[in-house]
Amino acid sequence: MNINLDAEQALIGAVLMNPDALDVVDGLVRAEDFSEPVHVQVYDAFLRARDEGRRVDVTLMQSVLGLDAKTVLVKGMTTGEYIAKLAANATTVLNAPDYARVIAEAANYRRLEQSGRMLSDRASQGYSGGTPGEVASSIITDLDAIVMATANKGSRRVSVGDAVASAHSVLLDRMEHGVETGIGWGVSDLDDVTKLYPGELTIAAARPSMGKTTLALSSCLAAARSGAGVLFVSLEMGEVSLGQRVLSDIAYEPDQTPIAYTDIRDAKVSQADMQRLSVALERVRQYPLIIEQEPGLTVSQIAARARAARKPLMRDFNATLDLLVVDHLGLIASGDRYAGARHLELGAITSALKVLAKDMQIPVLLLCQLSRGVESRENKRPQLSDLRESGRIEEDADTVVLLYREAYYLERTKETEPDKDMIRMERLRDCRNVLEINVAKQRQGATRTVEAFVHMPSNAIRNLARRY
Ligand SMILES: Nc1ncnc2c1ncn2[C@@H]1O[C@H](COP(=O)(O)OP(=O)(O)OP(=O)(O)O)[C@@H](O)[C@H]1O
Repeated sequence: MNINLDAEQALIGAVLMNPDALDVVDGLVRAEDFSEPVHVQVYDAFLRARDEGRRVDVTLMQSVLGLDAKTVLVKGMTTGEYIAKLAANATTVLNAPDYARVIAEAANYRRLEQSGRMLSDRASQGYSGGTPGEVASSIITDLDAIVMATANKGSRRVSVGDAVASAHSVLLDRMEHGVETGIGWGVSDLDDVTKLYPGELTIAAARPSMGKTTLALSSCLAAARSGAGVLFVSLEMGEVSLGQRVLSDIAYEPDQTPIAYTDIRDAKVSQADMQRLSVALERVRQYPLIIEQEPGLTVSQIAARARAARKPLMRDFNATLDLLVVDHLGLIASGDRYAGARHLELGAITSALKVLAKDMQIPVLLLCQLSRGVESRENKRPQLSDLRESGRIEEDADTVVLLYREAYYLERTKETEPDKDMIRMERLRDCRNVLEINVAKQRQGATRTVEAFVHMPSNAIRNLARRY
């Protein structure tokens, strides 16, 4: 049986003796990992009390259980007796992480058992259990959630001497083999401030039409051009639309008339431009960039696609998977677990993508559409706080970039007074091709706003300094 009541009692007892134990085991165990329902209830209440700044103690435990000390609670014991037993079994804070790991591991074994039973039940029901594809896909989703929950988990306790020795060996390795610089965005001004680093989750957030897809796709092309293997998961746009944008971007040259992707879509292309597009097509064929286009993928399915993409990248391009891009968070389908509680679901999605980045040691770039609230402000530049209403996006992200195009708003706000409208038109001329990229959060670096050149009709983003 994958149940370890002793470990559960030891951990809860440790928290009762010293509530700091909750912080020590943070991220190692969740309330739902406990097997005993009373423990689930108590541990959940402990966490909520800690987060709300309330006291975590015996009184809280009694009030949660809604029982007086004489009511029989677990295994014939009253609450009072049970609390005394917990205190007797309590482990010290130092041992708490070991017990937390044991509890989480037992929970994951139980989940595996349950998934196996469900697979066997549904498969034996034949078509009434779902098509073979549906049954397989549901089990993949469950198994993936377990992989995510167990990947790279746990803190390591090391002495400062060991930590410095590790840093020194990384330094020696980098002096010999060069620095791991991460994947660039294709805009060197932005690369100077931040890149897409292996093991990290980067969020690019903006209101619609600001250029999220443009930046992401343009960056994927730049990365693939330099030989990095890329998977672009599009939950929104079909492969033909994406292909039109790619062609337009690759064919973009500052000294030539741009070929808008809408013109490619509408077949409004001259013979000379057809030539340019053929050249672009030949070039892009060599790029190790795979586009996965399917609406309604869950985060587990995205993770499974990322793992599966490694094979064709190696086979067809001799490349590894070096970057995963997901367009966009709001379109990632909900799993069953948090049905109806979207903010919890969004939190689960961003933390799962963060775990995926760590587990596969690749950068993950997630696009995120901000809500209308941004537009109710005088200054419509997005801020980090605009992310807060959507789960734990901000906490999970290692880096957040916020995109803003002033031109988008200027194009839509004609002034009634001629003088004012003149000023608006002048300002629009100056900023028509400017994309502001605000690196608003970066765990390991500076925050700053950079400006990039953007030609929205061609999906092209380049350095502004060169003044295309
Ligand atoms: N020919 C054009 N002229 C002017 N603007 C254009 C043109 N073609 C596209 N755009 C602008 O580019 C936007 C699309 O850019 P992009 O897809 O990168 O935005 P996004 O931030 O990803 O938005 P969404 O969340 O709506 O997908 C259009 O909504 C439009 O504002």
